[in-house]
Amino acid sequence: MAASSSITTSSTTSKLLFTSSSTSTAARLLPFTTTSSFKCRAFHFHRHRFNPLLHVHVGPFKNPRIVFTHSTNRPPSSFVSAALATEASAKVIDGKKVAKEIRDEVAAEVSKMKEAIGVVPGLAVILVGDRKDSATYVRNKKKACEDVGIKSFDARLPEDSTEEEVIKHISGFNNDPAVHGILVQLPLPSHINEQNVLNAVCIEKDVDGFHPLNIGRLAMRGREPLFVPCTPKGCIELLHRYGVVIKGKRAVVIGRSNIVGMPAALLLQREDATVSVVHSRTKNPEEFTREADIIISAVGQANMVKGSWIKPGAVIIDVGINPVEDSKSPRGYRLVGDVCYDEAIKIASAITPVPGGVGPMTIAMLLSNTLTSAKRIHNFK
Ligand SMILES: Nc1nc(=O)c2c([nH]1)NC[C@@H]1CN(c3ccc(C(=O)N[C@@H](CCC(=O)O)C(=O)O)cc3)C=[N+]21
Repeated sequence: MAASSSITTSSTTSKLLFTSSSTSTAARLLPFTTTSSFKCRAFHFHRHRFNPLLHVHVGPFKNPRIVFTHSTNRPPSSFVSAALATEASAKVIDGKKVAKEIRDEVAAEVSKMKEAIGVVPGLAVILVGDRKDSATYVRNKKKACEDVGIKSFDARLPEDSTEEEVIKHISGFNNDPAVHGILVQLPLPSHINEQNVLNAVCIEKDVDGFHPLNIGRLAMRGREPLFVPCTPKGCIELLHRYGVVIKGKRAVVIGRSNIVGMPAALLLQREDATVSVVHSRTKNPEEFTREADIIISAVGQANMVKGSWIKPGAVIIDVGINPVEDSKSPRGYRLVGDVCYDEAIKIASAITPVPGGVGPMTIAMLLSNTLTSAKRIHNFK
């Protein structure tokens, strides 16, 4: 059967080398929410249309088990043959495909709104400096907006801009009725105080969900954030759409960044998981990770999580996007996750690939948050 239930301990006491700043990998984060009422408002359209045929059950099984929950009790035949043919292989969670579905749903809602009340949602992106990776992300976001009919606004400021100049642009967008979402591309140049800048975004337009008031509400029971950070929201959305049960499960989040790890842990807890957060000062992180039914890794260390860290049948969401040298690739590098994919796929019951996993979901969630914002501001249901 798939996972050998004996887990080797060996070679994997590697040190955790987390980067605590929000650079590189941390680089992919945006918000979504989990409490049922928020979720309903933001995403009711997907939840209705998506009818997962199978539930990947995680939990106390020795071996991964996939249980079909289709009403006829018959699994879709293509899936069944795939499952039989590749016993030792986890289901690949296709973030690219799900992100496309979400973008299509957003596009349909955007055109409905335009037709009904003549309002087009608008997203403003502020980019300070000329980091190549940031410029790429901003370009991709702009393109994604255009594809779904969201109007995009750009402010590109020079590397040596002052904090005041950045905040002046934010105020302009705060006061612009055509703008419903404001995203400040992170990381900012080091001379600029990130806190002051993020605090300046009005919370009604904080589609990244990074404003302390939105994070504070996310952390409190019975409160609802206006927006949930996009990357963690994308992780939870993938679990939902693949029918992964979260309630009552043990979840481990690896990494505690403000943009991914911390909000991901809060979201899992709101979904009734029992959550541990493993970080750079955790002793024996693999011991915690090995207990987890669900692992979300957001560290930025290529292949850090080995097969021996993984409980057979666990579901793995890999947020890391790490470049590693590869002379065979035209770019000279390729992207890998935090999790050693080749090992994990033999042990987990489901896993997100890198690329094509969480990354595309981040952008889809940003578009969805922007639509939600425009609807809320214009009281459009
Ligand atoms: N305020 C703010 N919000 C952000 O959401 C934010 C940010 N700052 N700073 C930078 C990071 C980075 N980020 C990514 C989004 C999508 C992919 C993505 O789609 N990646 C593709 C790979 C693309 C490739 O091949 O290069 C994938 O994983 O399949 C990656 C990274 C959002 N970020």
